[in-house]
Amino acid sequence: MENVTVLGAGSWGTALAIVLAENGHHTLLWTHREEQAVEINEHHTNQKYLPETNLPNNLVATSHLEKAIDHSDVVVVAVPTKAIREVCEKMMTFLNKKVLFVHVSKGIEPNSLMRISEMLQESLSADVIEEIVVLSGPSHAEEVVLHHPTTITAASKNLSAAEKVQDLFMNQYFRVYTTDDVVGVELGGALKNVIALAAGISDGLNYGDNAKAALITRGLAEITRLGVKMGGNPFTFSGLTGMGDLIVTCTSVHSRNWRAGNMLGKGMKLEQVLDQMGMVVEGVRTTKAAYQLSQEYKVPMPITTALYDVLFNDKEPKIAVDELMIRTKKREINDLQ
Ligand SMILES: NC(=O)C1=CN([C@@H]2O[C@H](COP(=O)(O)OP(=O)(O)OC[C@H]3O[C@@H](n4cnc5c(N)ncnc54)[C@H](OP(=O)(O)O)[C@@H]3O)[C@@H](O)[C@H]2O)C=CC1
Ligand SMILES: O=C(CO)COP(=O)(O)O
Repeated sequence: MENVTVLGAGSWGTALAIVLAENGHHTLLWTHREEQAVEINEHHTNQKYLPETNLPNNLVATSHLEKAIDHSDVVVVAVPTKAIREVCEKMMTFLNKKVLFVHVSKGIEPNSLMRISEMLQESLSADVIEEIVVLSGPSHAEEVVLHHPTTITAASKNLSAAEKVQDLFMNQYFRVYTTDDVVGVELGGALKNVIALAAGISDGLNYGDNAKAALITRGLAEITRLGVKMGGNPFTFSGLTGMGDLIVTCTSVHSRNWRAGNMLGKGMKLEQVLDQMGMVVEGVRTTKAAYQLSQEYKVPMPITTALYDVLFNDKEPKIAVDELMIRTKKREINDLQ
């Protein structure tokens, strides 16, 4: 059994820490809030993020980052994309060993246009990175903690690092595949949140199932177009971390991105929606990044562009949909290439 550290005690960090603890690993969960560490250690609950769940007794929490990192050579980074650099900067003040970093965040940084593994490489020194592995796929925390069957993919340029992560997490209800397509996996995981926001808007407008199927399918087309141009393997986008995660995020009531979109479609303003969510809605910042990437790579991404206008240029969702429908005529398959 291994020592493993998980950084970030939100829904996903806590659910993954539960998987690891249930697999018998000595798991230490770091939260930046002392009162949350006390709650987890004394009451074995995380009321804010997984209110219905009893945490295993062998799952220990700390609010002391240095102690958390000392505990282990395997560190799972499970904070939202916007917090990654801050947490890395804190770690760099004391890190003096090589660590296998597993990241599970689904975002792209606006302006720098970096994927998470690139952000980790930039904000951590090469001396402290043994390897970076991405763990991504259709996996809502709320279902993982119920032991509902879940499949996910560990991606690393170094397949033996991905296999190590596969062994750490895999169990009867949590099945882990491996791949070396880091670019495809990171892009699929981040960009599906953009389409899920759009699917939520469509449902908020009561546009029904035809419209949602169209958004999922044409959304996958534009994700794949950009992803392949950026170096991802085309097959990755029809796998778990592409189509799989796109389906779950566009259709599940657990999805924060879908729920946020749904409120926007019903007429709420973005700030109100984000206040009400109280949890990270990665797709908002990623829409900005995806729009910038579509310009930089000269890849048409009509759904992303429409959503960008709704979120950042105050366009009415209904008008954005009307404009998507009356674009110039296209051939379906040619347009996928
Ligand atoms: N939830 C899910 O089912 C899944 C989520 N993911 C991805 O995992 C990542 C994390 O998401 P999730 O756990 O759901 O998010 P949540 O909103 O549930 O939790 C975020 C956690 O990060 C903490 N946090 C925020 N900022 C900082 C900071 N600067 N320093 C330290 N901790 C911080 C929050 O603390 P505080 O409570 O103080 O705000 C909270 O504990 C996202 O990228 C998401 O896309 C991936 C797969 C599934
Ligand atoms: O990535 C996820 C499921 O695979 C979680 O999606 P949300 O952030 O929309 O809840």
